[in-house]
Amino acid sequence: MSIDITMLRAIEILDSRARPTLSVTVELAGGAVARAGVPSGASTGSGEAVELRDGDPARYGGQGVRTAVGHVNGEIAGAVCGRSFADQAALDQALIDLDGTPNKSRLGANALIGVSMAVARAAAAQRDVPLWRYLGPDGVSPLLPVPHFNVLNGGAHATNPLDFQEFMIAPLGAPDLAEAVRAGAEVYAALRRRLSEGGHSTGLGDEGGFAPDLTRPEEALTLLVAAIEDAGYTPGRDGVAIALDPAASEFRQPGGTYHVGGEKLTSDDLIARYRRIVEDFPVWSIEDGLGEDDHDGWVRLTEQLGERVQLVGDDNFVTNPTVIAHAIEDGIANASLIKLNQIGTVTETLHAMAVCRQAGYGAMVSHRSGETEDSFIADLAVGSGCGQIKTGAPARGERAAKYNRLLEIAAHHPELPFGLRP
Ligand SMILES: C=C(OP(=O)(O)O)C(=O)O
Ligand SMILES: [Mg+2]
Repeated sequence: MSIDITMLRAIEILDSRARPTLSVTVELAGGAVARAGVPSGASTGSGEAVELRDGDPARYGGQGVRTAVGHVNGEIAGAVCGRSFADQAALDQALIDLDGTPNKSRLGANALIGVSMAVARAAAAQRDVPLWRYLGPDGVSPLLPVPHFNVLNGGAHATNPLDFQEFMIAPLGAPDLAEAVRAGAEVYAALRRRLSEGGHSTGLGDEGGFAPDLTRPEEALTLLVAAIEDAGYTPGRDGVAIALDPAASEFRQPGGTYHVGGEKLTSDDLIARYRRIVEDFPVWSIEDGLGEDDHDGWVRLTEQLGERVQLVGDDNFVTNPTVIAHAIEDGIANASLIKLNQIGTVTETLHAMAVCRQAGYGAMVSHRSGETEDSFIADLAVGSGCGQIKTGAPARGERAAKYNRLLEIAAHHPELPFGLRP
C-alpha cells in the first residue's frame, strides 16, 4: 500500500519546558489523519541532526521553531503533497534529499522528524494496524519493554548540585509490564517520602524526577536503594535494578577532566568510581559514563565494565547508524540509546536499531528532556523488540503518556511478551 499525502500542516506548540516546538498533522488519500509532536533535548550530542528552534542563537543558528513550521507548510508540503511514496523509507529518503545537508540543518531535523512520525502514524491507521506493528521490522518479534523510570534528576535537567543527570529504576524482575509500571510508581512514592523525611526538597527536574540538594551520586544511590526497599521490592536484577545516565559530556572540562561533586577526576578515576558504584549498588546499566569525545576512555570503560553492565552510548552515538557501526568496530559500549530526533527520520532510527541488533548490541528507546504528550516512542520500543525504554518519571503528563500507551498495548495484546531482549 503506497503512501499518498493529500495534506500536510505544522503549527507551533509548547513542549514540557514551556519552549516552542512543532505539531505536524498529515492526511493521506483515503482519509487517514494523524498528528505528531516533536521533542527536544537539553544535553545534546554535538553530532545530532540540527533542529531549528528558539533559544541560544549561537547553538541554534538564530533560527526559530517558526522557521521549521514554515518549512513544513511551505517547501516540504509543496514537495510531498500529491506525490505517491512506495513506503516509509521512500518518504523519508525524499525528506533527506529535499533537505540536502548531511545534518538536516537546512529544513530542520525537527521539521523532518515531525513529518516522518506523523506519516508513520497515518500510514499505520490507513493499514488498520497499530503503530507498533507498522514500525516493527520483518522477522523481528515485538516485545513489551522494561520501563526505566528516571526518579532523581540532576545535571542539565535540574538546578541542584548533582552532576549525574539521571538515576533510573528498572524493574527487571517484574513479571509483566503492568507490575513494572506499578513498581515504578511505588518506588517513586517511597522516594518522595524518604526525601521529605530527610528534609530534602521534593521539587522536580525536567523529566519529573525529584531534584534534591544532593552532591555525591553515591548519596542519591543510597536513597534510591532505601526507597526500593521501602516500597517492598528487592534491589537488583531479580527485583528493581538501577540505571544511570551521568551524561558525562556535561561535566567534562575543556582539559579533559571530569568534575563530579566538587572532585576533579581523570577518565581512569571516573572509570574506577563506576567500578566501585557497580560493586556497591545494584546498577545494571550506565549511559554516557564518559564524554562524547573521550574515545580512548570509552574503550577502557568497555574493557573494564562491558562484561558486567550495559554501557549505553547516547551523545557519542546520536542514533546514527554509521557512527554506531564504527563504535561497534572500535569496541565502544555494548548498547545504544535511540532518539528519533537525534537522527531525524523514522527510517534512519529503525536502521540504527537494526545495526545494534545485528551486532548483538542492546538498544534503549528514549524520550527527550523536552517532550510533548506524543507517545510514539512507546510503539517504537514495542515494535522494534528492543526490550528497553526510558521516558522519565512515572509522573507528569508528557512522561505518563508513554507509560500509559505501553499499558494500553499490553492490555490489548496479552500475547506480547515482556522483558529485556533475550
Ligand atoms: C534524555 C536525555 O536528555 P536530553 O533529552 O536532554 O538529551 C539523555 O541525555 O538521555
Ligand atoms: Mg543520555
